[in-house]
Amino acid sequence: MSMLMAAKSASLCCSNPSISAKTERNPRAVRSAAYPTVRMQSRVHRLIEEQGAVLVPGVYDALSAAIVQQTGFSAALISGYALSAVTLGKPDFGLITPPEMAATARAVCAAAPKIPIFADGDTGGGNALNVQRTIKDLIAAGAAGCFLEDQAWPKKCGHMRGKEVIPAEEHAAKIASARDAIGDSDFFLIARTDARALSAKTGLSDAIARVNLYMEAGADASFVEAPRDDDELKEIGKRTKGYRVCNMLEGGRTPLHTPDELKEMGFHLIAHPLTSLYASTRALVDVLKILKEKGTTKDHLEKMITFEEFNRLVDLDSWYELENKYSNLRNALGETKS
Ligand SMILES: C[C@@](O)(CC(=O)O)C(=O)O
Ligand SMILES: [Mg+2]
Repeated sequence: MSMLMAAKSASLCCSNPSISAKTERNPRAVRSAAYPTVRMQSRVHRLIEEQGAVLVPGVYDALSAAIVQQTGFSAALISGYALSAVTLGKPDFGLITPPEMAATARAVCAAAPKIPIFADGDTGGGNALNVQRTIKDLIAAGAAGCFLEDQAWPKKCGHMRGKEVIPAEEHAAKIASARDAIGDSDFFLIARTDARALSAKTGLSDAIARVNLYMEAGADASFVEAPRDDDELKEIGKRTKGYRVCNMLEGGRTPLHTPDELKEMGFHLIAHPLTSLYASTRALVDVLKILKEKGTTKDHLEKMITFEEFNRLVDLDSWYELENKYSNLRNALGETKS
């Protein structure tokens, strides 16, 4: 039985009347039978409702996440591109695995506990079954949501050439499977398509049709990767369902805009996945060049954070307080013993 036929028969035996009505109207719908009609509002839903458009910088480890939180952002995303760069020193070419992303999510969520953290789920690690493990691992790590994209494995960064996508129905089934894995958890599911890149002529309309199908399958938001100009951004804002993600990747295919401009075009989550990575890499390249050339940094200290600033960033004082607390306790216990 084809995926589409299976989806049709699943919709026919669906016990929820409002879901059945919807799927009968749209025979391509592949919404899972376990997908409730009224879903719990997640942290991310509430944030979007409060702010209209949420600016979401990329992070790649605990320190970058702590800096994003301390700077006052209200959400962050763990970029797969950046994780591949900092973990392996390699490009975003499908080299990072879901367990590596989940382990990073655990460290990032612990370092920035006050803000919701999105993880880059890439393709979900395989088929609809692999997706369930990936989603459950991210939820257990404390992530507030993730992207799941329809690229064929091994995937590439959405702004690189040479991408391929899996059939739309197959990805829709993966989205339905992710929704089942989420259950009642506070987790926001973003369905991404990379289909825009596949055809100059029909790429945009194919991408729009794909994300609309993924929304029917149970995603909370859609993400058309790498639109090429403002007309395409506006078209996506008008013709796609639900909340929308816009990816502001410096040097990528999409023109850069402010959150207000993108809100006006219909977007709700404004990702800046590589700003932190590119900025820290720029800083490293520049200061290490100086150190190599001059053998010292003594005339270039302004290129670095100071010892005091850094210690404040990692809250060194609180560690001295803890150290004191337990050494005082140890001393007090020693005194009562003698
Ligand atoms: C957002 C992204 O997936 C990059 C991309 O493919 O556009 C990331 O990994 O940061
Ligand atoms: Mg990615």
